[in-house]
Amino acid sequence: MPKILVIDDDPSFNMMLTTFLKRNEFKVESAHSAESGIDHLKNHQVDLVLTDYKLPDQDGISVIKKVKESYPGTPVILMTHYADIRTAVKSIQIGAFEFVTKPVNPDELLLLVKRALKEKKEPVETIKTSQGSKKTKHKSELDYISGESKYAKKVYEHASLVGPTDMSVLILGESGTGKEFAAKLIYEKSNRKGKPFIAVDCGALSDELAASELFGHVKGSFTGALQDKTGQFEYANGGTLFLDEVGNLSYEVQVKLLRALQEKKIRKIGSNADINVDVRIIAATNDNLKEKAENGSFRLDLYHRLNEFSIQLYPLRNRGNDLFIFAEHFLQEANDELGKDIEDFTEDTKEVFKNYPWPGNLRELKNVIKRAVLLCQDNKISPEQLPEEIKSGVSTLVTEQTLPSSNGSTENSTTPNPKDLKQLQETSEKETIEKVLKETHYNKSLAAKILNIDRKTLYNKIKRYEIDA
Ligand SMILES: Nc1ncnc2c1ncn2[C@@H]1O[C@H](COP(=O)(O)OP(=O)(O)OP(=O)(O)O)[C@@H](O)[C@H]1O
Repeated sequence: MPKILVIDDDPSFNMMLTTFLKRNEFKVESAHSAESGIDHLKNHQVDLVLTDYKLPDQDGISVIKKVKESYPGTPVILMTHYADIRTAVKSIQIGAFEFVTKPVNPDELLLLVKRALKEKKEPVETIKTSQGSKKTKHKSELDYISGESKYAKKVYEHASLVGPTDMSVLILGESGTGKEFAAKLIYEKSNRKGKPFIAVDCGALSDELAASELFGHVKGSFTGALQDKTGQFEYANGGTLFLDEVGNLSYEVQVKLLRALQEKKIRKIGSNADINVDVRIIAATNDNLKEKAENGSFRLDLYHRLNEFSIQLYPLRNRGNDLFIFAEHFLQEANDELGKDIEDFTEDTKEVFKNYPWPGNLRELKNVIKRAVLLCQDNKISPEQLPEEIKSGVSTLVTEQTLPSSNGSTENSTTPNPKDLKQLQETSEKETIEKVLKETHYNKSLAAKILNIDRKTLYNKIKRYEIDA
């Protein structure tokens, strides 16, 4: 049973929250000041910390700092009455998982707690193909679907060719096109199979934490580095390190990464000793990294070092019939997971699928199908079980292409219409995203947290609204 520490000096709120969480099958400990909370952590293993911002001795920001320095794997959620953007930005910058504003909505908090605990378990995934547990073994048996399009065949062929070499590979593709899956395929085809496969989401690491996460640190190297930390490079020694969203790394970390790749040596923060590492790097990005390297916002030498071989993944909307091969696969996966036995999709559903542009690619398709399987009471999935935006994806296309205006001509869909709720909503969404991006100095991970959407959704929206980010 996961253990949560609640730090809040308001006794009745603390008790109410504790009771609520206990009723939802969590083990809960409570503390009423920052100091007693931190003391508690010294002697008790805790899976998640929920802390108030305004505490009698210190504020929630210093609690987050202390937890992140000493127990970096423990997620912290900040609860605050003071929903000003600076506190939110600060809390996320120093590593809070999320912040919530008081009064807290119990259902929302519960979802957040579950998400934090889930991500805590899976921030970094290690595949062991040796005699692992069933779960570990299953993960190593990559259920990779190739597809039939010429793009899909090329990706599979290239992954199979580059796999057994030790070349660095850069995987390019929109969000959700299967970059991590392709990285695992390369790993499975390599001589390093059976050694660690470590995935690090560089987009989720703050600048301060990235170097320590990748290379480790020694005790005392910065305020609050209370114990030595092993970095992911060392954990991946002998195996493969997958750096997702590599374009997000700061210049300083890029320098260290380049050294690690060229000299096969790393140095923990605060240490003078080199550690020899033998790590194969597979990196991925949905940025235009080449352009970033050419205009100086990503180191050109590092770009070339990462890009010894590149694999381009194509958007689902360009992959023709692959869409249905994946739909079939995700249907079976969802059936297994949810204990259902849905046989197929109706023809109408297939038509909707065909017409929707799938900006979130395979991930979006997988989620849509899982939801539909859950809702479906029949033996075939019909359009009623699909979210509105998927269905309206079709109607938008129809409107753009065929709706006649009052004078009989085909109306230009980009003409603003003050009565078009969808258009108004989109304009306001675009403006909010632009504002938050500006406020966070275009830190997309942070902006996504503040906007309460995941990073991938933010990337999709930036692309869709053509926001300069
Ligand atoms: N070839 C494949 N066969 C089966 N399932 C796949 C394949 N590729 C991707 N998927 C599924 O699609 C989902 C998205 O894949 P993945 O996480 O690899 O995408 P990504 O491009 O790395 O996404 P992001 O850019 O958001 O990091 C995963 O849940 C995975 O299960």
